[in-house]
Amino acid sequence: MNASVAEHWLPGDRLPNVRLRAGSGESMTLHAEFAGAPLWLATPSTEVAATGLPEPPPGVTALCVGASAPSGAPSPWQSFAADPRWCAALGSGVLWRADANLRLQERHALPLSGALLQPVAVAAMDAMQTLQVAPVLQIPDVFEPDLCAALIRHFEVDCAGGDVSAVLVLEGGEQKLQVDPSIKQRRETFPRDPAIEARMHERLMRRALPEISRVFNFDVSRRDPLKLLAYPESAGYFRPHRDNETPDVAHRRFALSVNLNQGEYVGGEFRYPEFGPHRFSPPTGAALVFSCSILHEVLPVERGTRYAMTTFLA
Ligand SMILES: O=C(O)CCC(=O)C(=O)O
Ligand SMILES: [Fe+2]
Repeated sequence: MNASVAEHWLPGDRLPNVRLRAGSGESMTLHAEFAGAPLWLATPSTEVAATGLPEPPPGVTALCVGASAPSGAPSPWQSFAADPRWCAALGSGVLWRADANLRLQERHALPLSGALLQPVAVAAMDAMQTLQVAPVLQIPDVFEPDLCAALIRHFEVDCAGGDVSAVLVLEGGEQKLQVDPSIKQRRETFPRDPAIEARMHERLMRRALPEISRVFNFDVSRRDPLKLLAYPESAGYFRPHRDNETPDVAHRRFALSVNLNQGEYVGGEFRYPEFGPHRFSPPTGAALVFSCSILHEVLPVERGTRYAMTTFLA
């Protein structure tokens, strides 16, 4: 079933992805660059209208778009040229508010007649309310406490604390592994003991896969190698990213992560910026499973070391 392409977008529609080109020639895509924070999107019909754009609240990304990059928008507005049909569907002379998942919320004619308030506030937790929450699955007790402790020992002793985690970068047409603290900082290793690996595999097969099949209606047929991770105090984090964005990992469907020592560190929670500010820190031995397509991050570890085991399923 194909979703039909709307000529005009309405509140509730998720903004389709588009390539954005800055006046400097720099180019990026809307979803890759700007998902995860609330957005103001303006299409001023004249340069004068662009100079009068209102100041966005802190934490809101403000983009001024047109078939050619509009000039005159005051800082912190960023101006981009985008596909003319995409711009036309927004309408001319308007300011859209979109949420952190790039879902359109409200359309206002420019110039604004009144001040726009802060982005739609996240409701306080109330036992009777359904809160907007990231589509993640938490499965308790996938690994027993003694297996978690054995994995930490294996990581620190048999695997000598692992290696600094690197990312794959393209340099002169060649793929290279490179440490990049602007993306992540942690240590990692593949397990070196076939017996311990077999025990993890068995636990995933009997406890995680049936739940994934039931909840997501997805039957796992392969997985990436299991990887042990350590996020040290003041030096462990993984900035917002998706897990299936480059051709070598495009096959991945779900990420699975098991916390090995929850409660022994502060920080290091998962957050899904497209789906609100909530933090996820499943108990020791529990698995957190989520689609590789959604933006996620591991917040900085402030005290202690967070240990985890992760893999990707397809
Ligand atoms: O820290 C983890 O458990 C997994 C972090 C993550 O998002 C990844 O490795 O892609
Ligand atoms: Fe990830």
